[in-house]
Amino acid sequence: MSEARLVAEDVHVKIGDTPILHGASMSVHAGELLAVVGPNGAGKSTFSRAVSGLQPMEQGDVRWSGTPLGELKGRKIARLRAFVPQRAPVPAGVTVREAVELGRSPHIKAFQRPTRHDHEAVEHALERTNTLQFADRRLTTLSGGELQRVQIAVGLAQEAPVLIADEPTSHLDLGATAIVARLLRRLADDGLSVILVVHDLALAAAIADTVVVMAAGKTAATGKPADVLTPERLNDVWRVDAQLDEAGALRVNWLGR
Ligand SMILES: Nc1ncnc2c1ncn2[C@@H]1O[C@H](COP(=O)(O)OP(=O)(O)OP(=O)(O)O)[C@@H](O)[C@H]1O
Repeated sequence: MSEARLVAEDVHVKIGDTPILHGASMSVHAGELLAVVGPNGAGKSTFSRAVSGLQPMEQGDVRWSGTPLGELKGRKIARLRAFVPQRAPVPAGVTVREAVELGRSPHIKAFQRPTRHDHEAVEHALERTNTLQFADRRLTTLSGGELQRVQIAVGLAQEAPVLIADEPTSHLDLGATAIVARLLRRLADDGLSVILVVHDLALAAAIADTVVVMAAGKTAATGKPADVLTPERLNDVWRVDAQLDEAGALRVNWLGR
């Protein structure tokens, strides 16, 4: 396999005096879609923010393409990973194209004009996310699904080899969820490394190469969806009677009868 673009080992995070993460690990390679799953409060967002350099760590070894996270400040880390947050701000008056142009800021020096390549990167990000059609509309006029694709476009314009998306489908209907899921899978197939924090286990099982299960601040398991999302683990971690069937669909005994 190619060299890992991200290796995070034994990450510990405290917020105030409260231990939030105590032993979380993951790695991602080129073209890999990795889903981070786990119950509410398991530490998925904190972990994705910590490896991204957005949340201080107590302890842990995080390397981006071999370089320790501590040596990657500002533009350097922004060129290695794009982070699409769960709730990105939606400033009034800003158009889709202007928002996506902001994704280029790690590449544009102060007082420098955007280059032809900067414009091309913005157009390419708009095309890949199928948002070019409303590029001149204001963010505030978009539906939830459209807005989520724009947030991914902002990340893509950054042209980082790893895209981390925290719950990009959490407020979307089934159709919009499928559009985002296919988009993320296509991006990984084209060589991007995608780390997706997600609650929907059926979705994770369908599109991810690798699933990382987090429980109570630790990574409890890592592997292929079918190997990791076993009935025993679904019961241990989520307390549900459920299983992935042979077609990869998640069957849940909702009423526990
Ligand atoms: N700023 C903070 N101050 C105190 N506790 C926090 C803070 N941020 C997160 N936590 C706690 O850390 C734990 C992990 O939170 P985190 O958001 O990482 O979990 P998660 O797995 O992403 O949860 P969810 O699926 O509900 O989004 C939770 O118990 C949360 O309350």
